[in-house]
Amino acid sequence: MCAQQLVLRQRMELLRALSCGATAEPLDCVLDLLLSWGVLVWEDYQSVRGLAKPLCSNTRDLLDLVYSKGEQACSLLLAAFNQVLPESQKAGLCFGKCRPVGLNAKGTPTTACQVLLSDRPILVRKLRDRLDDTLDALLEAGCFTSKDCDEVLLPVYTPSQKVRRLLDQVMFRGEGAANVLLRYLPQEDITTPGKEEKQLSAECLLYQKKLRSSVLAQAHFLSTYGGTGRFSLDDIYTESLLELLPADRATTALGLEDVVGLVGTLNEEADTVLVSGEAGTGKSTLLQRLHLLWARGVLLTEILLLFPFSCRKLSAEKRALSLKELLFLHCCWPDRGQDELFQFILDHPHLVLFTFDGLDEFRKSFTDEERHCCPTQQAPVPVLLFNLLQGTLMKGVRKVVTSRPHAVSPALKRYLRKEVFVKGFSPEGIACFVRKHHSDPTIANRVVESVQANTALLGLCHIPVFCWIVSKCYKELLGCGEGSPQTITDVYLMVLQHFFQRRVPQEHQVLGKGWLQEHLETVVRLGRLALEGVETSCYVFPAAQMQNCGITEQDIKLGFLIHCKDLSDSTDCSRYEFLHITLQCFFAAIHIVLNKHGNRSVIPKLFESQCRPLPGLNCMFLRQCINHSVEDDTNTEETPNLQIMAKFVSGLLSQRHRNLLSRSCPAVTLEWRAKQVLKCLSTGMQRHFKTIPRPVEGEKKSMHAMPSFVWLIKCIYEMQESQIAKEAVAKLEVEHLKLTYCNIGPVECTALAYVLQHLQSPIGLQLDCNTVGDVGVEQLLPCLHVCHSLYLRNNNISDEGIRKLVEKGIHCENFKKVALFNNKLTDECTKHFAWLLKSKQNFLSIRLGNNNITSQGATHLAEGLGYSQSLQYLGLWGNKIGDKGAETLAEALKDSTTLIWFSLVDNGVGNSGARALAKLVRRSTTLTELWLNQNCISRDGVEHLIQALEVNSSVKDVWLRGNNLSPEEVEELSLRESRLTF
Ligand SMILES: Nc1ncnc2c1ncn2[C@@H]1O[C@H](COP(=O)(O)OP(=O)(O)OP(=O)(O)O)[C@@H](O)[C@H]1O
Repeated sequence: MCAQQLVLRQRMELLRALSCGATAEPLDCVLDLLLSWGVLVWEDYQSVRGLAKPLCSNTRDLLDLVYSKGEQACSLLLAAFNQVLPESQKAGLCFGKCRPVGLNAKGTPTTACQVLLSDRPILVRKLRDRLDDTLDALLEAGCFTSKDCDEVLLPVYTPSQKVRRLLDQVMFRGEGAANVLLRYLPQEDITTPGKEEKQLSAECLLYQKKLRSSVLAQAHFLSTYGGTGRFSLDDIYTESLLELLPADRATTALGLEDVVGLVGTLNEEADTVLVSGEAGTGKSTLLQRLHLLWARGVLLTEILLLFPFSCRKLSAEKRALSLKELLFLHCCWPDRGQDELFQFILDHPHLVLFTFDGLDEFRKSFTDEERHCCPTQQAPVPVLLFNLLQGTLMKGVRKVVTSRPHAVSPALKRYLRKEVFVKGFSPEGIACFVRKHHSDPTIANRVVESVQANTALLGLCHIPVFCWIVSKCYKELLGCGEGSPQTITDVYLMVLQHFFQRRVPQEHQVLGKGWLQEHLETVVRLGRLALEGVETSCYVFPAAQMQNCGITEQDIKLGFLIHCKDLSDSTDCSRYEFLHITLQCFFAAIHIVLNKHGNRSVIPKLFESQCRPLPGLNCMFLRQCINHSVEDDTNTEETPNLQIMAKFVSGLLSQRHRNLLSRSCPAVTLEWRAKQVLKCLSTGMQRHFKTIPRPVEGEKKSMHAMPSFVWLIKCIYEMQESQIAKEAVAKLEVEHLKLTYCNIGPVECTALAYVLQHLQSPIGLQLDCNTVGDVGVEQLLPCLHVCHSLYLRNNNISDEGIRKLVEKGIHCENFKKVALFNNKLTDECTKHFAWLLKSKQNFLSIRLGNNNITSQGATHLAEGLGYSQSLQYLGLWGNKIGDKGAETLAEALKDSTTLIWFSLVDNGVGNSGARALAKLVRRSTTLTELWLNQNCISRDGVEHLIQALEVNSSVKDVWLRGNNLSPEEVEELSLRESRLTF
């Protein structure tokens, strides 16, 4: 069907897609692209967007206008929709085949205003972070007045809308203003496509084409689908949650384009962006998506050449290479004009992007000790890689590197431009992924329901690799009823069973109870290969190594191993890798557990190396397990894969899997190994407890968990024996357990609650700055009865999480304090807190700072406050309570005989709010601190507070910094009342 027909047929859907949300952002993004591709001219844009019309009539005008411009315009319109709409909105829409590749129908821009149009999408992105500075530059040049600036900065606009207003104003002012704006921007930030393309010689263009097509071919399928061709990345890709590190509340939803974009830049001098995330959270897949979209010319359009590298493959490169050889040998060989091409790359670093996937899989740890800056001189690959990342070699080329967090050393952090953390799927993302995976909606619904019914599994499915396994093994999942997976070992045993099941002749249908025993030889062979790989940080296996481990054709056919993907010739048939590295760890763990001739000290050493990483202690000890010589070229860092392996070892040796395994290994051996694991876990925990310092007088006894604490807890969880969990914390005597910045997500919450619920006496559990989310909150509920305080600042929690927390919390006698600063809470959550305050007369502290609570929320909260006879601390800093809300709260609290501390900092409170609060001060006999900084209280409000303080003796401090008072007023008022702090 032609594009014009597609636009016509899908008019309703297209209209809805741009007008259904509350925001005009999607429409504006489509307009930006159409302007930049020359489909719309400036006048068209004004006629569509200029007048204040409802969103749907703007969109209708756009559809009419483009339709009238003919086939090419319509096909670009569809391409723009395809680029702008989120995956969830694309279902059912057809976008035709047009792929705009850096095109501008009008050719090279010749004026500054034309550049503003052709570069509009990039400018919108880039100027978002430097809006204030840009306005200053325009102000200074006399192109803008301060009134113009204020209009651009009106708070009703989103940052992108502000930039668009700025660009529109500059366009109105003409060439002069446009030139100032472009002069102000660093040159590499603006791509003037005509200019770059003119510089690209025929050789370069040919090479770009070849590179694009090989990247496209390689990025088309996901390797976990084993090249079955069942799903292309387009079919299955589901957006994961991304976060800037350190977390930045101002930046909410981060998109793929922001990975390389300016947002979140910490170090302007550095060129390397780190994408970090735990195993299987989707780092490689995200990079693959980036590659695919670049190759199609829909993302990173300013990048002319993108060179993707796999650290796994680079590890295998033993030759010394020059940079030129590295690029051309490992990515794409130029058929001609190599020198000219390489010179172009050297001359235009800002048009080039290198990506390095899986730095944690690189055999050497990052170091900045050896300098190498000559692009033509040969050097060992680690030297090239580390110097590229530092920017010593090819400064200015942008680099994106993915890695698990533990493998990122402080030395590397110094060279990072920014860090983006991949958190995995949201709950909606899980459902979306499952639906993409199953074309039959009935099956998809059953899988989604069964995942949602099992909260432990739901927690696991936030990690895409588990979500993939669960979707793939849906028959096993749906068939296991009550016994559905709880642990990651359960999930991986399920995948094992699934792959063997595929080999069972149809007439037998299901595997017997002894399925593992039946396939033992295969499992042992694969296990040996896997373990050899882990011990040498080797994840790609040449034929010789496979032969050495006795891997047969039949073993390969099972599907756990796949051909290695290679950029230069899409598959390399001589080398294999496991479907996913976590599967390799699983096989390695099986080998350790089942190996009849294994060395007795392997398990203690495996755990010891993770509990107490000592310099020089690495995975070499594993060699004793398989006992043969390997090249001495290992990653000497402690590797997170060992931790994953140890978790599987714990899970496999748990009582619940004993029956399955005892058919393949003598029961006494399993028993003995399980005891070894238990001993290691118990010693590991004791060692942590020993690190707890004695409390200083007046302070609580608290423990800040070391990174391996969470891992130990997860190993205990894998064992699924409550007695073990009980014993593990029997001797833990702390009042406060601190687990801030520990990457605690839903999976970790499940394990923590499983163990901590057995604590003898209540603790304060501090989980600030993690990724707990609503599902994590639900996972924590089993241990809520032993928490007197729960600190969940900065954890992406919404009202729904609070509903569940409160529902359980009102029945927990010990639970008395909650801190939820910086989450996603709205007025809705205050209804739940009101209920908590009504139902629980020993609740002491609620802190809800930096959320989205308005005067409406204050009204709900007030209902509960009126009943509370216990609340001492109420923190609402950084919300939008306003005067009305302050009045309501003050009224509700006026009879409180328990309130000690109250904060309404930065809440838009003015004089009438202050007057109401003064009444509260007048009556209260318990309040000691009132925090009112950063509001808009002026002299009149303060007078009321002073008068109230005259009759109050309990209040020690009223904080009033940053209000509407002149320095003279501040001086005078502080002399009158010393308890006021300005
Ligand atoms: N965004 C996504 N959409 C669809 N599937 C995904 C996505 N992310 C990950 N997956 C699935 O999870 C699997 C594992 O993801 P991936 O290999 O990208 O994780 P990773 O973070 O790179 O893992 P590791 O650190 O262990 O190498 C993928 O092969 C794919 O099946």
